[in-house]
Amino acid sequence: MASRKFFVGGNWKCNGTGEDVKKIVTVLNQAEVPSEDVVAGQGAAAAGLRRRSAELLGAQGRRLHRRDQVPWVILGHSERRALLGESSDFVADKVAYALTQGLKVIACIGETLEQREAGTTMDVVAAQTKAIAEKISDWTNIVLAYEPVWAIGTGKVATPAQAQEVHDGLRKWLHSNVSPAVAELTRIIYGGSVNGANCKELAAQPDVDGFLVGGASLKPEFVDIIKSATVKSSSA
Ligand SMILES: O=C(CO)COP(=O)(O)O
Repeated sequence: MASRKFFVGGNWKCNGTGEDVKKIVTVLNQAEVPSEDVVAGQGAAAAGLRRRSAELLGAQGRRLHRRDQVPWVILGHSERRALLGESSDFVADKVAYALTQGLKVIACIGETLEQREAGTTMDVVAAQTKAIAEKISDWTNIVLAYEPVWAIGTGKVATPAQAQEVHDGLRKWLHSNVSPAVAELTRIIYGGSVNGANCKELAAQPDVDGFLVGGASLKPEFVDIIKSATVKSSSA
């Protein structure tokens, strides 16, 4: 049984007001959540999530300076790849640089609908992962987030079987191309329209090690998503 600690990230992006952030932080701090890795945040928010279970997260690709003391950063999000033209190579450079600065990285990969329909999903995510693998040697501080572009903010979630298939493929890719240990230990989390209703079935998949949550991370149901970690402990 893999000993990967369940990881849940809340990617607030530019959504929500300061008031919304305060509310969700209060809800999270009052909730009885398992002591898994939980991180949430946005560029300017300095939300005081309880230290036991939470760390702050910088926004997508910003705040790469050590003095900001933001331990986690999301890199390679499809919105930046698409809107700002960030190539896999550029993303990989940022991942490598972030690690040298003592940051931990949630590295996002994922295929578009056209790529899925063309049957190239695994080729696409493998190429995105390869770009990163070529520029780093230590995977300890990396979480890989599989975020199919067609599922982000669309309400169309990957089925548990679709998510499992890609996560399993990525783990096999890491096994063959990086090392068996990295394949076994690296958390591969799923992102794309995760909510309180669909999280448990996804979390039950053997290679789904957590979530990266957009819209639902500003709502009280984020607590249910964090709690879906218990699916793992009860099946261990
Ligand atoms: O982009 C996402 C997380 O990084 C996913 O967003 P949604 O959960 O709103 O689909």
